[in-house]
Amino acid sequence: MSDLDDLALQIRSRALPGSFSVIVSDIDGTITEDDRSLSLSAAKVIQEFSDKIPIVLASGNTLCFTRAIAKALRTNAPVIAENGGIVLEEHDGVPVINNSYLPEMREALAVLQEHFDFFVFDSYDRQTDIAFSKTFDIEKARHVISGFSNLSIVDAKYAAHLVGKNINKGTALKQIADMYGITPENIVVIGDSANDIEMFHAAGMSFVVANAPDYVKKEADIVLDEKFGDGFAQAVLALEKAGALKLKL
Ligand SMILES: O=C(O)COP(=O)(O)O
Ligand SMILES: [Mg+2]
Repeated sequence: MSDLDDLALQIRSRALPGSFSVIVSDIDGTITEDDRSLSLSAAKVIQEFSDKIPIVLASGNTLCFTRAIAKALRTNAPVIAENGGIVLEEHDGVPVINNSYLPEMREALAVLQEHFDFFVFDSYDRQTDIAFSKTFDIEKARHVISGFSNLSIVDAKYAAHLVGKNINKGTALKQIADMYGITPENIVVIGDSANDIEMFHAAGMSFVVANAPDYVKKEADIVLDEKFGDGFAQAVLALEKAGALKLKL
């Protein structure tokens, strides 16, 4: 039996036929390679499936980056950016932006800057979350800003992010479910890092690519054999094989 057949069997034992009508995928580490270049195997699968099922990209990246990737891949579906702080339902629509914690985040950032040396990424472009280089001990940083009870630091592998309470890819996934008039149980997700854990828990089924750290693997339903974009492609092809996707004719 091929790996794909084996995975399809695992999926079939957990999900009824046609269970999932939306796929939500992380970008970095899931549809990109280790060097952050776009995975050709993931891109091929997205182009093959995007007419048949919405593929929503959910990223810690900025809205313009996430939207550009979605546009270039022709997903023609909503996007989640800045770890759930921004949801864009239609490509040319108005984004829903939750920036309620930004003033506190700026204060916390100033405290971090007093203690550590790091770069702030895309500061001209970010609207709801603050991303910075992982050039210092994140555990120490968490301790330094522990007085900010509404904020936390999440390690998204390629960057660390200051994020607000209850703003994450999981809460954004619920917005996406409402938009489609489905429940989060009808959504299947694929990811690689700690900033994907809330969406793993919110979705009907979750896959983690093989390059993820063990503490992230533990939080997903199914750990893929393949890494990066090959893992993403493996998940989508096995879901199709298992009959678990509700595909448009
Ligand atoms: O912005 C990051 O640090 C990681 O982005 P991702 O959520 O697409 O993996
Ligand atoms: Mg990622």
